Amino acid sequence: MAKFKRILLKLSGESLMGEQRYGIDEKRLAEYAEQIKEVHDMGVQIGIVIGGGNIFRGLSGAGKGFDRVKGDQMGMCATVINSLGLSSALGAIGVKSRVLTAIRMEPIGEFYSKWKAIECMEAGEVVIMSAGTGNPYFTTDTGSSLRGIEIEADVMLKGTRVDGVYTADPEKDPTATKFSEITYDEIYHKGLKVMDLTATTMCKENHLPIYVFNMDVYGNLKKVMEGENIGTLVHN
Ligand SMILES: Nc1ncnc2c1ncn2[C@@H]1O[C@H](COP(=O)(O)OP(=O)(O)O)[C@@H](O)[C@H]1O
Ligand SMILES: O=c1ccn([C@@H]2O[C@H](COP(=O)(O)OP(=O)(O)O)[C@@H](O)[C@H]2O)c(=O)[nH]1
Repeated sequence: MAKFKRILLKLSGESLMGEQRYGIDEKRLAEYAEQIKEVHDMGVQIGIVIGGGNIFRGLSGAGKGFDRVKGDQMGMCATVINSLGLSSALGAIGVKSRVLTAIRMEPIGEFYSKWKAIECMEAGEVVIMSAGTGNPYFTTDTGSSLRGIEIEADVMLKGTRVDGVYTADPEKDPTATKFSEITYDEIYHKGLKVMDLTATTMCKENHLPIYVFNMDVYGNLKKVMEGENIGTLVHN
């Protein structure tokens, strides 16, 4: 039995680069698709939000002279590209999926609505909700918390490249230690940067637990669904 019935899985755009410095690494994409198939086969309803940092980030674009709003729109388009890539990789291994977009762009994807997303998940399709929130000045972490709350997910799984929330950024501070669980307030008070605060606050206010884990280790998504504590649970 899977630990959760319906999940919102946030995948990092940046992780999709794999060993590359830009764009999509097909091997990493295929591994993500295989991991998703494993939990889909367990009967879990799956909603996915993917980032776009492997292609474009509005904030770094603004640092190079891009208009911030246009830069963010480029970032949102990047999430659509990644979503189409994942949908294609899922299709290649026999998993039906549907790309919904927060900005109208048929026929690339259908315009997002909560009802459409739930209907598709209940019919057994993996639903990929692209273009973040559809608005500039937000991130896909916030898009994930928003969609997770809307689709009434049991948990938001933040699949990233570290295995949980640490006392400091583990990629920079080797002495950082990992929390097995932590409250939303502690993240705020300790100034921990694993997820942006808008996303964390939305989850807190709407009682959506977050589970941070390393998605780049093959098999980890299934372990989470089997109840193995390999990451950090963020809750009230
Ligand atoms: N306290 C912390 N605990 C864990 N990770 C942290 C922390 N502070 C910063 N990070 C960094 O946050 C990154 C994950 O956040 P983010 O950049 O949003 O990733 P993603 O691209 O997966 O969405 C990790 O790769 C890690 O280096
Ligand atoms: O609701 C949203 C979601 C994303 N973005 C833009 O899309 C980029 C890519 O998303 P993100 O940086 O969250 O991706 P990740 O860190 O997961 O690769 C962001 O930098 C923003 O520029 C946005 O403007 N609004």
